Amino acid sequence: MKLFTSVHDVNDINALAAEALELKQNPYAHQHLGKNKTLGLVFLNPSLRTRMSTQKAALNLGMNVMVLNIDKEGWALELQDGAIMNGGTVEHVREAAAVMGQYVDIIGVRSFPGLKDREEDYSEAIFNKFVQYCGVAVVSLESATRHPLQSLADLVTIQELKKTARPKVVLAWAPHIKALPQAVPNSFAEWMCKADVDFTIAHPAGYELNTDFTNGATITHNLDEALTGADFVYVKNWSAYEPYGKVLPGNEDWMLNNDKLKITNDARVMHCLPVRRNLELSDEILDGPNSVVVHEAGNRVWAAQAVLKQMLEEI
Ligand SMILES: NCCC[C@H](NC(=O)CCC(=O)O)C(=O)O
Ligand SMILES: NC(=O)OP(=O)(O)O
Repeated sequence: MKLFTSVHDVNDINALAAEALELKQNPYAHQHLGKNKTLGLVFLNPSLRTRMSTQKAALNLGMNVMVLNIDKEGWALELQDGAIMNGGTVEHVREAAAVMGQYVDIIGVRSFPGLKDREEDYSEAIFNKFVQYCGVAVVSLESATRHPLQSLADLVTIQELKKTARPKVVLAWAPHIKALPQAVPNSFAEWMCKADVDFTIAHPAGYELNTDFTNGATITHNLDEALTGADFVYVKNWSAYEPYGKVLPGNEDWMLNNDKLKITNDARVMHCLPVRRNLELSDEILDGPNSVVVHEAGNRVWAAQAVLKQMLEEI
């Protein structure tokens, strides 16, 4: 694997998830693969889990890791081609990415969408420039439209905790005060549509996702109907795709609580984190026995390690 940006870069998602669970049992078995190899992690936006779990995964594989918070510690980066750089930006991504590629064997990049220009965000303009100019293998640490390391960790978590061969998995929209990207729900939907699960997406009218990501999912505006018999509820806010990047008024009653959980099949509750308590998810759920959000975050290590291992095997 030279590129990990979406489910489409993976031959067999079940085999990759199984490999992640094997690595969880035996984390240090492949240290020879990473010897004298370096991972560079480049952040244009904040991160806790992706940063630490991907570093830990690389260390488990015997790699060295360098982290650059380029938004805060790098030269102000120019992302537009053809720009006359007589303003605040100092260095073009063409040079910055190419230079980083001289120092590392694999680069991870995090770049969120601006949520202003849908065409630009969905073209993955920024992420693709890193891929184009760095000249080494690239792993997405969450781009404008997808978060594949998260989705793989989510699949691993479902495979690990499921009690039936084909569990019912519900992606449930939750309220938020800010406009958040569609990357996590797009990506989760695209992975679940390929997984051996019965997959439903529930959201209020107006929060339809881009259908490129939801082909094969059952989609409803009725949360109770979706939750009925659910084995896993994946809670996440996202802003509207149309009108792009907007928060629509109302829908506060979509927050999951113990009353709503009763409709489910004693569902495990998932969230990628960070989560705003009592806005997106209630204290009673997060502190209760059905929440697996910390376990899920723990699985981020094994997901990242499975991907890095496959990349190292081809270097
Ligand atoms: N990487 C995990 C999620 C990142 C991002 N959440 C956020 O920006 C939360 C910000 C806030 O709650 O203010 C998202 O939803 O895509
Ligand atoms: N879930 C996730 O990607 O978390 P961070 O944004 O903290 O990396």
